[in-house]
Amino acid sequence: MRSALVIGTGLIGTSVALALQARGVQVYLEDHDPTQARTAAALGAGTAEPPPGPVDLAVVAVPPAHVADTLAGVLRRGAARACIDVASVKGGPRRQLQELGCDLSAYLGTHPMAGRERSGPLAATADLFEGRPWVLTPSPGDDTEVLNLALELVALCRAVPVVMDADAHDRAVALVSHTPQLVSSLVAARLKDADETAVRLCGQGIRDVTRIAASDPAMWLDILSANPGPVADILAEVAADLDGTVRALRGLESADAQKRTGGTEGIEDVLRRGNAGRERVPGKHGAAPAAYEVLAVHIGDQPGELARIFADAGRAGVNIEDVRIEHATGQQAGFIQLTVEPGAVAQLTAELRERGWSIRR
Ligand SMILES: NC(=O)c1ccc[n+]([C@@H]2O[C@H](COP(=O)([O-])OP(=O)(O)OC[C@H]3O[C@@H](n4cnc5c(N)ncnc54)[C@H](O)[C@@H]3O)[C@@H](O)[C@H]2O)c1
Ligand SMILES: O=C(O)C(=O)C[C@]1(C(=O)O)C=C[C@@H](O)C=C1
Repeated sequence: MRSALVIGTGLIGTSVALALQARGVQVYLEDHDPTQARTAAALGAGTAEPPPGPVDLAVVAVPPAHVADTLAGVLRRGAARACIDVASVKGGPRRQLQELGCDLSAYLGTHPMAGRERSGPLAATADLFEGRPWVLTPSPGDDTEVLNLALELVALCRAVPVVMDADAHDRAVALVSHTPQLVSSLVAARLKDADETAVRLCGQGIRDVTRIAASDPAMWLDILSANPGPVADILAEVAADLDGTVRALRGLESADAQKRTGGTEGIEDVLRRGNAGRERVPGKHGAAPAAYEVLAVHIGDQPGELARIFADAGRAGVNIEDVRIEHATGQQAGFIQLTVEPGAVAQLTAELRERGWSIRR
């Protein structure tokens, strides 16, 4: 692939453009808000000038409600040899394009399973898609060249291609993305009018559960409007679980020993099913979940601390598999949680202690 046109230079479009540009593809940037395209260009994602002729691949990265119209425009003006979208829902855009009477032979619906709770080009990163699944939803009779260009894009973004039927995709993301977004919002919504004395106690647990509650409501309204049935089906199952959990908790409050036993069993069942579900979440690069260990190191909230600890871990010859920062409430400090192979824990602990780091196990 030599050239690409990215339409919609927000978080996802600019991240794609940065990855392509870094791998030698000439990227043209277009957005209905020219400031967004200029910002993306200033970040090194390509040029905000229009392409001189048809590009190899057009990537439509606009909000779901505008995907079909934008794609129809690209297909009609013959702006590219192949055209994909990256919207979080897949059944709707294809059906809308059919209704618009478009020739879909140059089109393929895709969805990268990577994102952030922030929007716009300034939140974009070239490595956003590395190791993440990127769903492709080809239909029988699709042009192989279009599929190959989409696969090349996925490879250039260092993502992992997953081929799925569009409606099966929409049911799957209802479970793993759309319902979790709503559940996160519902938990965070309890904090809106909560007493300050309670909010002040927020620890890592609620931060983990509510990170995505900071997402853009307009974007999510679009996504959920395009997939309401499958999400409602799963949320109804969650609601039934919630009813059962409330009954179990009421049982635990009861003076009746039998009800308390029933309550204990009910709560234990929820927690154990949660453990079992969590164990199924794939690990790094889509591999089977790995058994890593976490080393929590006390770290000051000041310039250079992260660079220093990563350099010290590097000197110990230890690969950091994942990293998370636990910020202490009301202090200029916190804990950095370094996820490493179990066999590396002893060496990393010794090395870091020798260099003056304080470790919590
Ligand atoms: N945010 C995520 O985590 C995520 C992950 C995967 C896929 N997606 C999908 O990617 C797409 C873009 O999401 P985002 O998070 O980058 O949003 P964003 O708000 O960061 O960016 C969207 C951009 O599209 C532009 N735009 C809107 N309407 C347009 C139009 N008609 N023509 C041209 N430009 C237009 C906006 O000005 C904005 O710059 C959506 O379809 C979304 O479902 C999002
Ligand atoms: O990590 C996040 O912030 C996301 O919300 C990313 C996430 C997801 O649910 O995994 C959100 C919506 C997209 O369609 C794809 C990815």
